[in-house]
Amino acid sequence: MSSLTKLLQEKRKNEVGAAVSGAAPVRPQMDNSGSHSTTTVTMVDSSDEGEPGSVGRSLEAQVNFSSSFINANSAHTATMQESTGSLTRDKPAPLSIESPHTDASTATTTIGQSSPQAASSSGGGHNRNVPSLSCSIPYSVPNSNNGASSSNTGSAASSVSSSWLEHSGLMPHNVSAIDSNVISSPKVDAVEPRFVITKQKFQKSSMDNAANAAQHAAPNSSISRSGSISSQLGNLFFAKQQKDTYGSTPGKDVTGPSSSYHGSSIPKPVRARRSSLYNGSRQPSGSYQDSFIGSPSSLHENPPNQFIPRSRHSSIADLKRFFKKGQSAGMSMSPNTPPVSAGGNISSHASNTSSIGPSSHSSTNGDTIYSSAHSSTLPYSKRYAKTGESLGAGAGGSVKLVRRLHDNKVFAVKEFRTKFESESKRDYVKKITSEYCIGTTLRHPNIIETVEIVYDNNRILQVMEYCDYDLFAIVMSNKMSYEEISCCFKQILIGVQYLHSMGLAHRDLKLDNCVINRDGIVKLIDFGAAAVFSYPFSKTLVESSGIVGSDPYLAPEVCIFTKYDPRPVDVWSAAIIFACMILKKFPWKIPKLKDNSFKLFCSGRNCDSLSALVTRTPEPPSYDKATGSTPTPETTPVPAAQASSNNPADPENTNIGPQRLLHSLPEECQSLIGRMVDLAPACRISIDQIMEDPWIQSIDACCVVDDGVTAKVVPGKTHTHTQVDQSEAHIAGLEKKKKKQK
Ligand SMILES: Nc1ncnc2c1ncn2[C@@H]1O[C@H](COP(=O)(O)OP(=O)(O)OP(=O)(O)O)[C@@H](O)[C@H]1O
Repeated sequence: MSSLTKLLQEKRKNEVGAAVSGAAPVRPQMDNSGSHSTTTVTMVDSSDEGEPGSVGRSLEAQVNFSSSFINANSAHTATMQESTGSLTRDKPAPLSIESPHTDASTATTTIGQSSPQAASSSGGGHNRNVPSLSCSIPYSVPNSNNGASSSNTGSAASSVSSSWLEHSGLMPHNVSAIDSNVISSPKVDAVEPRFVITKQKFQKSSMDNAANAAQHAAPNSSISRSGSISSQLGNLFFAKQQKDTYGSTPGKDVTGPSSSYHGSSIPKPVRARRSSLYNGSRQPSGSYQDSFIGSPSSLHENPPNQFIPRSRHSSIADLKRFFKKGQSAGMSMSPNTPPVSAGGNISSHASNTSSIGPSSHSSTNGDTIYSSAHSSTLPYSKRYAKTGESLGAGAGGSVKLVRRLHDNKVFAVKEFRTKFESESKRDYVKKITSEYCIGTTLRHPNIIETVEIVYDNNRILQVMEYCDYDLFAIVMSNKMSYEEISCCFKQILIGVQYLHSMGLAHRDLKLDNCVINRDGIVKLIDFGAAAVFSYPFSKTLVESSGIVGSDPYLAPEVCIFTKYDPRPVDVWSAAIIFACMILKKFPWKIPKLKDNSFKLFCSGRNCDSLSALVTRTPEPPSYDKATGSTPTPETTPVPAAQASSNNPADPENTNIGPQRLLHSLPEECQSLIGRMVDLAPACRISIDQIMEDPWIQSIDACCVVDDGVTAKVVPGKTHTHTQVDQSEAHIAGLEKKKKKQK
């Protein structure tokens, strides 16, 4: 047992006092004041103790987060084991992952053909104040060749060819089986007019940006379509185009390679590849990193489907030049922020950047690449002081605390990691560019704000607003009330809804990637794995590819298919976050059948094949109308052929099927969470539908009200937010403490 676990146990002993009861479902209970409630917690998979693949056991052994949770809840385990009796008795017949088709080659085609257009899942009215670019794209059936992913026509066969479908009857060897080499880029038959860059278009774009900049006083006012991430990527591209196509700015470096992009061409979508940096120990092959206290590290691949200009000169210097071009073209990188002022660093350096490169003085002395505020002429090192405190580190870099000298305000600074030797320069630049674009584009109270991006001493630094706590640390404190959990969950969902409305999916939602400030406002961080799924004015879904994310939060389709719609993936991960907050443990280690907990969750559905479950498509709308009910995993009928299954549904048995997870959650949220963890992504509830759910609407969440001039926090009335000591408020602090105690 880790010392951290011991510590938490001790803490818990002090705090909890009486042991919580056994297998009964968790119910929120009002305390005396009537304003706060406590939540009792039940083990989901206590019956797995001792079984291979058991989440409880494996997490106990390998994941500190869960081991503490499991230990903290061990009393329930015993109770539950007794009350449920023999574990083997409840065990269903093994679930296979057979292809619905006996021949793999035909399976590919048939699945594509037989997957009807995912119809109504994202429909419905959207009375939201953010424009929805994506709501009209129905959730897609992975690898289907349907209209939703028409741009990918022709790619489905190759997508599936190396998937588990070939291994009829076998477990999905997802890591090795999904050979990213066969993933084909979306086929582009003709250049859409929106990609054709004319001088007029560019000038209009510049003017639009200037107009947007002028309106920056209302950062959270309605977000125009041109403010979408994709549009911003386009702006960057425009900026680059401008430079390359129309000649260099006078006085600027002209040594860069001449453009390979011409007005009529579009940047070729970068072929999805598993970045070498994440290949090794971070593969989701079941191995957890003992050394990492947090949730398993992300498996970031470069967002494969972003139309980021392919860098032909991929060094840091060139990246910088790339950024500078955008600025030198007089374009703000963000629609709601002003271009760096004339007195700002960019301009001041722009005048003497005849040699831009890591070795040049001007480029290594705190250049501001982007700033959301009026920039100072002083270099970064003269404006910020290091505090030495580390907040966390991961695949993308390390995050530290700094203090702004002129007002003593504290910020979090992410220093992007340097390029790994094994990593191609292109991959590296792509990753940084992606985070940069996203960081400078998104504006929402539930998304971390990027204050500036600086190039300093050959490092790229992202200065962000600082939030006092990681949600992970707060959950670890074991002090969260049910209302507080619900508030955090709703805020996460609002953040996700905003992202999706911008045509962007996060793809690495987890507790560690949610931070929370002292006012109880939750913010999503770490866009290193984010992917664009929709471009402005396009109803074409851009599928994502690659195993990206963190094992316990991964949606099953990510481990199964080479291409998938990233929106339902975010929805799934958000549900796992909620389950973790309630249960204080992961429901399973990884969503693969080799994980017994996940296997039991997939069982009891009148179906013997995971492939049939995952490729299920929504019932025709008339079904819902006729029954007047909302389909849930339990109520969704299975094909007649599956009626005589070895895994019959048994709603009474809380050890198998969706109820395995759901019965441990408060009753009011079971239906929604069930729809969020629908095994079939095409049937999974969309974020817009989630926001219309009565339970979600009833949650009293803290929020920020922005009248265009000032932003005011409106706290929830039913709860307060847990605050923990700063020494254990962040992942780095927890790690440090753990090491000290060893
Ligand atoms: N703005 C912030 N305020 C407070 N803490 C932060 C902030 N940004 C990051 N952190 C802390 O730093 C940690 C690492 O940040 P981030 O996830 O961006 O890095 P990463 O290298 O991409 O990590 P990962 O491997 O999980 O993807 C976070 O888990 C969080 O603890």
